[in-house]
Amino acid sequence: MSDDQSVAPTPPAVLLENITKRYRQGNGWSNAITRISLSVSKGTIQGIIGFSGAGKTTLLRCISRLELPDEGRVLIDGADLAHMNGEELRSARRRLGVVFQQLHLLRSRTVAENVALPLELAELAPEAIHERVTELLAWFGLEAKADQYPSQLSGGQQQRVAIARALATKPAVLLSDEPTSALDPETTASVLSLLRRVRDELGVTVLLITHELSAVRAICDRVAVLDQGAIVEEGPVEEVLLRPASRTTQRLLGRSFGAEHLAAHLGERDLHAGSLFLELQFLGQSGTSHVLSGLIRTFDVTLNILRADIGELNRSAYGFLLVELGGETGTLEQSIHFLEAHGASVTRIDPWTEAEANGRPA
Ligand SMILES: Nc1ncnc2c1ncn2[C@@H]1O[C@H](COP(=O)(O)OP(=O)(O)OP(=O)(O)O)[C@@H](O)[C@H]1O
Repeated sequence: MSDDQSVAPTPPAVLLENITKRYRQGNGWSNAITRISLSVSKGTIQGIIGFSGAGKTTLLRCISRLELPDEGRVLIDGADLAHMNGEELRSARRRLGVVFQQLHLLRSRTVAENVALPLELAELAPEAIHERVTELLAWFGLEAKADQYPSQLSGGQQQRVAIARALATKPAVLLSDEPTSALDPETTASVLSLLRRVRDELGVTVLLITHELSAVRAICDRVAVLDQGAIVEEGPVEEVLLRPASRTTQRLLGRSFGAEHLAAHLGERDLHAGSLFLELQFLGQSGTSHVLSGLIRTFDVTLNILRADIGELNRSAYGFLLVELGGETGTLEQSIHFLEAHGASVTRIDPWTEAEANGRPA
């Protein structure tokens, strides 16, 4: 076999090419989404995040072909559903499992019967349906609930049934709309880890549509930030959340601590002439609190933490802090070196001039 034999590239699991969708508004038209392009590789957990009204639902409806975009193409696993009809469309649609925010579980059907529904619609033989439903209920830990009705289940269990049903036809892609919005923190964590298992163990590509940053941070590999119907930022979660380039992402992160906000936050307080305001970000091994306690042990500085967000980012330790550091200019300079040497990414914020500059004090 020759070395230069080229292998045909596998198509992305989801490819959105310049999608625009307009709705009638009054006498005119208004764009709900505008020229959205996104390529999601197989096996990725892709987050799509945005505030209310950003266009998330419209995008979901276009991807799942509940709506046809006015412009652009949607390819699922290489197939363009827009030009398909009848059996061809039904069969292509089975490549995409969708869990809507409202779940749409049928109240008059048991858990097992709900999970069986897509298989009945696909006209599988009763034995094959029984076998697949049994397999799914076992995988999702729902065996004991097989004969119960949705109303007898908790929110987290209902979410699991909806995901199991969406995966009944073995789709390549799972589209999950706000899977955790009505759940308590513990149930949220279990639903998110279930979605991760779906990707890890079943190899399904997951598109997670949400307005909750914590969900993106917990399981997504990449994230697209949607604002006013357009993608304003897209990339690996670590990059986008640690170095947000757009105002929207900064607002989602609750970091509208531009200089302006910081000045408002500090109010009339008598500011130290020798104070520095720093945004610190840590990712990976470095324990944030260890680094900070090391800093005040090593240098003659005062540290005032104005804001802290410490947790996990896609299984890595992560910390974001806004701090006020007080001391002599030379010591502050050394302190920034110390923080950077211990893995912090440091951004200086100047609340007086409203100028933000990266790195050391001027
Ligand atoms: N059927 C429709 N007719 C007219 N306008 C619509 C329709 N659906 C959505 N829109 C408009 O499109 C824009 C995007 O709405 P969309 O529901 O997609 O946002 P969203 O991010 O899902 O918001 P939410 O999180 O509140 O559901 C909004 O301005 C909305 O008013």
